[in-house]
Amino acid sequence: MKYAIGIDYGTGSGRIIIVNIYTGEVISISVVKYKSGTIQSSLNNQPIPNTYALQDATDYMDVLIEGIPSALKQANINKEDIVGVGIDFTSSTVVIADEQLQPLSSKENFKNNPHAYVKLWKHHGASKEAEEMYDIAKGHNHNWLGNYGYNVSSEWMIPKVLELIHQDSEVLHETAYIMEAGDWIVSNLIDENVRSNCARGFKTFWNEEDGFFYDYYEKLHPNLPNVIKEKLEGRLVKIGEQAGTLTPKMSQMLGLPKGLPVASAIIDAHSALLGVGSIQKNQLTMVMGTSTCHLMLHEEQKQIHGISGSVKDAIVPGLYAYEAGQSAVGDLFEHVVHQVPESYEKEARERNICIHTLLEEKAATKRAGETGLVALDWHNGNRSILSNSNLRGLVIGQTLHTKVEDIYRAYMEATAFGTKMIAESYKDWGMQIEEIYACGGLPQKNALLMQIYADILNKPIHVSATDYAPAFGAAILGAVAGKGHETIEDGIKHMKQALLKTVYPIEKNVAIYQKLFEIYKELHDFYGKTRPDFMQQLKEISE
Ligand SMILES: Nc1ncnc2c1ncn2[C@@H]1O[C@H](COP(=O)(O)OP(=O)(O)O)[C@@H](O)[C@H]1O
Ligand SMILES: O=C(CO)[C@@H](O)[C@@H](O)COP(=O)(O)O
Repeated sequence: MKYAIGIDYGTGSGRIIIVNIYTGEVISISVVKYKSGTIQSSLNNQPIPNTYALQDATDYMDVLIEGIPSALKQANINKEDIVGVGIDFTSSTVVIADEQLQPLSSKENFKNNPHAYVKLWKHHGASKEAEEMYDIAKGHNHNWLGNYGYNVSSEWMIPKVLELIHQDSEVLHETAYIMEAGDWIVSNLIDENVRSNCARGFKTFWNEEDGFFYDYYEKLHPNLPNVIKEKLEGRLVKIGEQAGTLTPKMSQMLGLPKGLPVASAIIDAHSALLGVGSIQKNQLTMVMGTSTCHLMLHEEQKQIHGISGSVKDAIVPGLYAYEAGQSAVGDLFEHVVHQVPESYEKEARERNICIHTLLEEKAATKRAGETGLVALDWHNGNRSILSNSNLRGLVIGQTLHTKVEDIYRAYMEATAFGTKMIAESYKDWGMQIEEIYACGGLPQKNALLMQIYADILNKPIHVSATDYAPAFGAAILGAVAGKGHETIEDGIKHMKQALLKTVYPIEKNVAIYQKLFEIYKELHDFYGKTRPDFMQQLKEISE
């Protein structure tokens, strides 16, 4: 029997699975929550801007140190039968490290410095840098901005590097490596500075043909080209390739075979397509968790307004991977969970169910449209199709009878309307959507959510049976890196996970939601295009 390990680093935790590479059977699962979670509002009791979202990279190492021995113990297999390990990570989640790959935040003199910590993918401290980059990119003689959906997101790598250059020269001076967190994990495992084409292509202004866009970087800041050359370069390893092998120190620390092959890191949402097996063009895959990513594959590169980017070979060699997204989905539902009355908490405790399930149950008692609400799901900005992290949420139609579950339902509907906007942009630019898949940690947990998506998108939604689609994708890459399978396609054939169900649209709901979508689009265009300054002003007044 042969096995592979997949390690999925999400926003709140790391998930480790050991998988039979011939059957896709999960032998064991280990989940390790990040001890410091996401550091927001304050760091060690010192206030930090509300736009900051930081993490502590030592938590990522704990996932390996605690999670792998636990998964091996549960699996009770001969570890010599493990052929390889793959890692997927949220992105662009940026680690600041020294020559020994130690995170600067772990050093005594930097432990209270926010710029020494990981800038999580949803960190919006670099919005001014992103705006400046967009203005310069618009005027630059190039055509690559179209490959990024004609936008620059503050969630990407280069705005976060510029923020560091602008804000903290001392941290920058002590920094040897600025890395995607997935690359940082792989580089630690093999003790070499390697960089994956996946995150590099989507989150940094780079493509394999031209390399880094140094002529553009020079216009942004005189120091930026050198910072890129000195701190972001590294041996490129493409998706499907082996990055290297486990060092003796790591194999001893983790209890894994010496010289175990390690795959190049992949972005978490992109890895999910491998775990689900949705790698045909005309398939839209929604990877739904804290955020949602909307991914497609195509043999051509099209410049599609409002998506986050398109990169060749980023998921399946030979195909362009396309990504769009929404920065707050599970996070938005969690936001309501924290606002329920004590009576709801009491009821959930007594029934031993989570608040999400209680809210879903209460929200499901109403028919489509009965709340009388329409919301904008922009509580953490709008990633696609407006790419504006200064935008804010909105609910219209509230009355004195509006309940918290009505708001919960309105947000579920709003995230579906936002997905419809993305799907329409894909279709407007030549990407036909014939099938829709849903995976990630959300779809299996909330039946009402998936029915709302089927009704609003007016398409059947194929729901993956596993909560761990990204981890399965990482395991497939680990199996390929370790020659357990010759190609990614072979790995998918043997290891992809089954579907749980297909959710079909309900005709009467489709008609009601089409009316509500017209209102959503009016609100979207007014607050997102005609007067985005309203929400910008509210943000500035609040700071
Ligand atoms: N039953 C549920 N309904 C709606 N959202 C949920 C439910 N259970 C958990 N969530 C949300 O799912 C998100 C976690 O998604 P998951 O995919 O597990 O993690 P990650 O985003 O770290 O990969 C959290 O934001 C949480 O609020
Ligand atoms: O931005 C990307 C992918 O490009 C994701 O890593 C990011 O949205 C976070 O994903 P999760 O919601 O934590 O799974």
